Amino acid sequence: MGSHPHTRKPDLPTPATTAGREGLTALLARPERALVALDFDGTLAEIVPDPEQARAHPDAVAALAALAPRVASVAVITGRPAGVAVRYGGFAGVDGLQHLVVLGHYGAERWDAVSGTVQAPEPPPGVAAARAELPGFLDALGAWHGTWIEEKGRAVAVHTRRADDPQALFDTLRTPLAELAARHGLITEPGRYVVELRPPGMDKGVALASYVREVGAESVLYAGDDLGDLPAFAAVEKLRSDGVPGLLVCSGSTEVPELAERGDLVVPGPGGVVALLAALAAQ
Ligand SMILES: O=P(O)(O)OC[C@H]1O[C@H](O[C@H]2O[C@H](CO)[C@@H](O)[C@H](O)[C@H]2O)[C@H](O)[C@@H](O)[C@@H]1O
Repeated sequence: MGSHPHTRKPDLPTPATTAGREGLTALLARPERALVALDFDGTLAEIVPDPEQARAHPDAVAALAALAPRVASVAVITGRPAGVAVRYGGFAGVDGLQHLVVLGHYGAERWDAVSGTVQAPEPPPGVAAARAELPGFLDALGAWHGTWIEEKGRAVAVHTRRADDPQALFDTLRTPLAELAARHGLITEPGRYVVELRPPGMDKGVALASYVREVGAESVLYAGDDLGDLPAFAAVEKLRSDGVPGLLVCSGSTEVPELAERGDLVVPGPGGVVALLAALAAQ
């Protein structure tokens, strides 16, 4: 018997790995025990030249709102300050997202939809000191032209996407910025044509593993696109080795091939991630 065209569920893609297929099966078998965690830039939002213009994919909020009531929890885990991700994502006050959690600054900050507030520790003094040095530092390297400094509160980021040769400038800056960060008790977080100087002690893997425990999730889906998502990928791999099934989704791009190599499922950018979320909700 053929299904009616208006009731046919969208097809779910098949993960390329056995572990990924087990993760998806577990999620579909007991969605009410599953955690769905997602990165923001490059995963829920298309990459754009100006970081201040990044916004969630037009269908992202609807897909998340359809899925969230059917699973244990949906969380966004991002390098952005939590409040910025909430604003750029349009996540506040959405029917269906009453329990959304946004873990910002790689898990150092937390916004939850229930309270509508951000919990954020004070930035360590090294951030302001490194920020103050940056203009002269970049000038001395001949790298002032083409870079853009993003003020992030708990961190400061140097972007090269708008340079004539973003990759060359990124490569030039990476080591000197790591030295500058170290002098101020900070670490660097390299990303898509960006080097961030931020406090140590937290990453998306720590944030994800801790949130899995908090929720008591029995399966987890994590989707990301960038190097900063690799610790979360590693956390899912560790959970799998501990018996918690997981599915790793790579929001594919030509800029970060490392993620595609580690993902169970590679989808075509934020549009593909949103289609996957919608298909999961429809199941
Ligand atoms: O953890 P994420 O949510 O992926 O955030 C990582 C960084 O994303 C932002 O930069 C990236 O997106 C920009 C807007 O599309 C793009 O212009 C830039 O080249 C990308 O690197 C953000 O600006 C950073 O603060 C985040 O740490």
